[in-house]
Parts: sequence; C-alpha cells; structure tokens
Amino acid sequence: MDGGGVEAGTTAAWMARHRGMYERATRHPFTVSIRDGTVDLSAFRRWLGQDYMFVKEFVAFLASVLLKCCRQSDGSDMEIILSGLASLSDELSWFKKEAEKWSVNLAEVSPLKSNTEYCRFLQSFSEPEISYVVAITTFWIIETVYQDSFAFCTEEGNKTPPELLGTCQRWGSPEFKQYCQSLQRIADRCLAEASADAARSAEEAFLRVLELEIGFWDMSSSRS
Ligand SMILES: Cc1ncc(CO)c(N)n1
Repeated sequence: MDGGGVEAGTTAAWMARHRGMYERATRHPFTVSIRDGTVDLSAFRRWLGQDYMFVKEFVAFLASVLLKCCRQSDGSDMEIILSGLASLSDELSWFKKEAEKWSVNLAEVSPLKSNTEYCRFLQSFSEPEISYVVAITTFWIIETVYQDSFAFCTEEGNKTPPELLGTCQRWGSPEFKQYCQSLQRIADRCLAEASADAARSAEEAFLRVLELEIGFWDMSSSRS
C-alpha cells in the first residue's frame, strides 16, 4: 500500500493502548483554541518563537537519526529521512517569515523550561548507544503529534482564523500526513525486527514524546 494508510502494526497498538495520552497531546486546549478561533494571539506568538528554537534543535536530532540509519540499518530508509532533514531548511525560512508577520523578534527569544527539557531529550539521541529503532520511532511520533493536531484545525467545521491557516496547513496537509505514514511504516518494520528490550525502550520514548508535547503546548498557552 502506498499513501493509502498504514497496516496495523506495533505503533497503532501503542496509540490504542495510550489513547488518553495521545489525545491530550493532539487535542490540546491550545490547538483546539486555534480550531475554535478563540486562540490567544500572544500564546500563538509565544509558540512561534519557542518552536523556531525547537526546530533548530530538531535539525541536529534528525542528523543523528540519519547517522544511525546509515550506520545501523541497511540504509534503505535514508532517502525519506534525508528529505525530512532537507525540508527543515524551508521550515526555518518559514519561521523567520512568519515571525516577521507576527512581530516576534527571534533574536530575543530564549527557551522556556518545557522547551529546554524537550531539547535536552532530543540531544540525548546523539549518544551512539541509542538504537536506530528508538530514534526512528521517536522521529515518527514527534511529527505525528503536529500532523494530527494541526490537521484537526483544517478539518470540516473549523473556525481557524484565516491568518493562522498557513501554519495549520504546514503540518495539517495531506502531503505531510503521507510523510508521517511513511515514517510510521519504517518504524513498524524496525519494531517488528527489534528485540523485546529495544521495543520496550521505543515505547517509553513514544510516551516521553507525548508528555513533552503536552508540556510544550501547556508552555505555549502559559498554563505552565
Ligand atoms: C514541539 C514540536 N513538536 C513537533 C514538531 C514537528 O516538527 C515541531 N515543529 N515542534
């Protein structure tokens, strides 16, 4: 199957098992307020500045995933990871343009606590001891939380303010969904071949990402 969904695998089982956490991350009051049109624009501006810093760290994280892919698998996943890494160049330009539009001075942004915590987690992947299966699974769920959260803001019945639709489409587009599904298929294939220990570590990382994403939304909406 290509682009037409993902066959039931380990990741789908985790999403079902941890549905409550997954929904707290993907139907967070912050993103739901974007969809409802009630979003506090100062919270949106805070999110924008913080996420720019996050994405810069995400570049380094993705470089470490790519390196593990080249070193520890047969390298067949290299192209999709490389395309993801390359698209972050565009994404950083997008953030700069968007920051200007919202008068957010990126040079003055310093990372808030939840962002620092998340960035520290991303940095831990530079350790060679962390396996490719854990890294690729982490990559998949990080992207998927944004995909699911922002797709909800573009779906039927949304009252998303027009000036925020571009942001929502960036991660909520059908193309981004397909990209996430490609990552999911890779993660499921790696998990099917992984030891029980490695699969357990990957599930822990999956849950940690959900926690960190909830913290990131809370921080953006100033609930923490
Ligand atoms: C916090 C966060 N999670 C996920 C993504 C998706 O790339 C992002 N840009 N920021």
